[in-house]
Amino acid sequence: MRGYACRRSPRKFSLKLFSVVDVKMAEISQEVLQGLDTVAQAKLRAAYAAVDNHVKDGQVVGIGSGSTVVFAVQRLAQRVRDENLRVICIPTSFQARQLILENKLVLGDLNANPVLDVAIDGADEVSAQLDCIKGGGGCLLQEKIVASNADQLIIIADYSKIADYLGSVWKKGVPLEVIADCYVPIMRKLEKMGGKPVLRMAKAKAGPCVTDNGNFIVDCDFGVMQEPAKLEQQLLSIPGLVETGFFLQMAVKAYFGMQDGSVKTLDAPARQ
Ligand SMILES: O=C[C@H](O)[C@H](O)[C@H](O)COP(=O)(O)O
Repeated sequence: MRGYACRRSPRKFSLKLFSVVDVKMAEISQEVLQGLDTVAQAKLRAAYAAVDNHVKDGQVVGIGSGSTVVFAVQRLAQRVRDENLRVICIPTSFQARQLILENKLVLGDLNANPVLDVAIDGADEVSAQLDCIKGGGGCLLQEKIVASNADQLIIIADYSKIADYLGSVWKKGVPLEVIADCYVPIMRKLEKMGGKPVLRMAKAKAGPCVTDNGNFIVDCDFGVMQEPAKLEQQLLSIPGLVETGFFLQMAVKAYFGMQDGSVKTLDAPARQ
């Protein structure tokens, strides 16, 4: 077994690590929550809290991808209307671009707006160290580029994403964006590293899932990972492997919507 992996049973995540955020629940009307199941309501509450606490007038804001971000854009659009906020939105995917346009927000791009005040994005798994796995929706490359140009990356997620170590609750493997022409040799290398790679297939199209950048996604299970940084370095040294779904030491804060309707936050530990 490689040094980065640990297949012991994962410990439960300690909620003592969290500090409770007082979300003004009165502002979330029953009309908005109507028809949403418990998980979707948790996503919505986390998204609303993050937008309320981190977006200010005049900012350039990175818009992540996935189902939780839909609620963040909804809240941002509401605040732009109600408070006349001037905000430029930088998308992390085609989905994000559509959300920005559909909600009549101002669409920017990284070349016109290279410095972002904040990026708000979802995650597939968040560890106690605030390291994340992302890319369950195939959008990891642009998400990482946008996040790396933001002063702050804020993660929004429901309670099911919380884990002590990466790989404890997200069992689909680490999403890896790869050049289509060499996915087979890359998968062979991943197997030699001790991983279990699977080429992600499209759902409503024959053949593999093709990313917004024209690449393939390989999901690679490495078990529970105690040292993801070491593993990521090895992965990035494989030619043709464009980017990993590890977002390590990037986020400064995560908002988690909980089952009981509360929102809890996790701050990043002190980093060197
Ligand atoms: O590729 C997708 C992104 O990384 C998403 O942010 C991530 O999969 C979380 O998505 P959701 O908010 O739908 O759980």
